[in-house]
Amino acid sequence: MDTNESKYDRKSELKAFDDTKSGVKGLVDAGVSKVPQIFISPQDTYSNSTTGQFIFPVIDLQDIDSHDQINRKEVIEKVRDASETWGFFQVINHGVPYDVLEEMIRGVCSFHEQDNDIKKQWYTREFTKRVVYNSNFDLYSAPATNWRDTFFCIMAPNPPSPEELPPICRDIIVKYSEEVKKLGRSLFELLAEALGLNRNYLNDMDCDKGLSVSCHYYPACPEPKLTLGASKHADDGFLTLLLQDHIGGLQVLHRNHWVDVPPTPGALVVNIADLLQLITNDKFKSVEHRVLANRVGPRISIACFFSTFFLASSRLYGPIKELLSEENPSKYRETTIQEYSAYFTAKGLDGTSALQHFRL
Ligand SMILES: O=C(O)CCC(=O)C(=O)O
Ligand SMILES: [Fe+2]
Repeated sequence: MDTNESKYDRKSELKAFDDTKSGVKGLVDAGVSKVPQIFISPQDTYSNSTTGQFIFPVIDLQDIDSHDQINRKEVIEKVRDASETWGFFQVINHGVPYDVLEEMIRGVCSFHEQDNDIKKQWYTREFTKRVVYNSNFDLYSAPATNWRDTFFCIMAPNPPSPEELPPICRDIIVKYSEEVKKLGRSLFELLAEALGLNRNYLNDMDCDKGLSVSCHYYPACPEPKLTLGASKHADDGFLTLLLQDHIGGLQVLHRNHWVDVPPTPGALVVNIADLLQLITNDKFKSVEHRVLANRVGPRISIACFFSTFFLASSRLYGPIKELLSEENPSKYRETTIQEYSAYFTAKGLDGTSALQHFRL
């Protein structure tokens, strides 16, 4: 049992925080100088890597579609290596225009910084809603509350009608999502080839079909050592594409060390998520990561998740048959995306992997 539980009524504090409908930003605006107890997070046992100990992979996607197939083969090899060893890589020259990235970061910042009475109209915990603003999707289940607020929307298939999106960032969210869909498609092609499958294999499995967008706002924190912007977790879905601003704080767990994912202007971070680890029978790794809280802020990041967890479908996903052999038998039972995601969401970011539940 959490030793803090006896000292304070966590549940009613969570409820009081939720009832403000103004998130962590509301606390900071009100001038809190100490991190309230609900946010206090236990320390983990991994150490930070020292500078230069590991080199975070960066992959240049320039010319992957040119006639020069040698370049594409080299890129595929880098994608394979990074997906097997890090579960994470950064892409540059990915085709999403720089001004679209910048405008998306600005748009998300202005959503969170607009008048609270306007912003509140999107505040909800109803999981059936496709456009949602709140703080901590797992507020009532996670062991520690994270120092961040999030605006979330489902953009594919069947995007919301423009009127459902907040006017302040409507156009750029639509534009950015279109770019991410395109890039996602070509990343799944590279990933399929990196698995030795035909180029369309993962897209034909509908890996690229669903897209949801989480627009995070991490306010400056008065006591950053006591809490986290995001607790250690691996991602739900097949693949995540992350845009982060210049502040930094994202770290990936690599060989038992926390390694900083450097904020590189114009780059996008790609990471393998749980369902891709499951269908590749552990060849590609869905790796744990976290976000540190920071004395400076706000930090803005936008995580785009490829998954169709919001669509009812009985389609079963298990390890891809072509990847299995007598020496490499299936490690997972088949599951629907909905079953997987319901388990992930109910568990919350508690530091453990949801994949274990589906292991044979
Ligand atoms: O904000 C970040 O850098 C990471 C966010 C993240 O890990 C997530 O939304 O799953
Ligand atoms: Fe994540």
